[in-house]
Amino acid sequence: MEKLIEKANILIEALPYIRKFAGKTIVIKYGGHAMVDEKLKSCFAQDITLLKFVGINVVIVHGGGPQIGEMLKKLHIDSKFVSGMRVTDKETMNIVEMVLAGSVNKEIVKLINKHGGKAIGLSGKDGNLIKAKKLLIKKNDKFIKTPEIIDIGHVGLVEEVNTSVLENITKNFIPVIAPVGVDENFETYNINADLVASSVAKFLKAEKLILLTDVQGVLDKNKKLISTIKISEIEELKNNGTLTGGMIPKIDACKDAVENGVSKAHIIDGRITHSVLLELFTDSGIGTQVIK
Ligand SMILES: Nc1ncnc2c1ncn2[C@@H]1O[C@H](COP(=O)(O)OP(=O)(O)O)[C@@H](O)[C@H]1O
Ligand SMILES: CC(=O)N[C@@H](CCC(=O)OP(=O)(O)O)C(=O)O
Repeated sequence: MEKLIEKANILIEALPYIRKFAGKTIVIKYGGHAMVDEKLKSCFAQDITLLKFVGINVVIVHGGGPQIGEMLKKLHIDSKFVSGMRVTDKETMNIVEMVLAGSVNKEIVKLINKHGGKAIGLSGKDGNLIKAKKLLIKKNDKFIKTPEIIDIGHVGLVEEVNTSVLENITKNFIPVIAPVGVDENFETYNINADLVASSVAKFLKAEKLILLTDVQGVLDKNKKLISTIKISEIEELKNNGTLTGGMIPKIDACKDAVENGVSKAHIIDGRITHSVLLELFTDSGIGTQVIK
């Protein structure tokens, strides 16, 4: 009997959080590196289904960097990154779209459906969901007066998110979004999934943005977890080399969301079983929170 009461107590502990988040929108980015283990994937799908059943409007944006990398390797196509973004020529764009909007998207949809959720897979092309614009990176070289512009191909930024599509879908379904967008000329763009997630959160005026990745959160130079980052501290963390590679678009995504009406953004460890529930339904949460 005691064990049963303990179970009831655990359920009741979640009550304040369920009350707080029911009816609110939470955008969760499921990173490619957090998608490697079958058990973890299944737990993630269970967490998402549970959130939906307790009345939270949950929206998933997924990545798939490692999965794209694997496919490009099989096809003997070289891939390189500039500022955490994959250089994407036309041929690479085709593969990126095939992997993201095809296999990766459908696998997440299948897993959620298997656990009783009702997921619908979309790319930014469906219902004109993501309007993109081409990304041009400025090369910061202090010896060059006019900054050089680097063109990395079909890499985009989000200009606009068609929220009405998502608002309709979330009434009954869980949208699962692949980070591919189109511009006004219907050119296709590969967009970093963290940036898509933050734009979706910002346009939907979401309560929270949660980014799942393969590290504890943001680590300092001694590899210790930084549990809270204020947006005013981000520039320094970039300049002193604490944040590098894939963490740069991630932190930029959090900053953009928090500056534009999302109350908190979190970078959490997707390698922990039920990490989403632990973040949402416990006092301390896990990982790094980014706040204003
Ligand atoms: N300060 C930092 N703290 C934690 N991770 C960092 C930091 N700076 C760079 N990284 C790197 O960022 C990676 C996460 O970004 P990324 O590989 O793009 O993940 P995902 O596929 O989940 O989006 C980590 O695995 C780590 O190698
Ligand atoms: C422009 C750019 O870099 N796009 C990413 C899109 C996938 C992604 O962001 O996946 P993760 O979240 O798993 O890293 C890429 O091609 O890898």
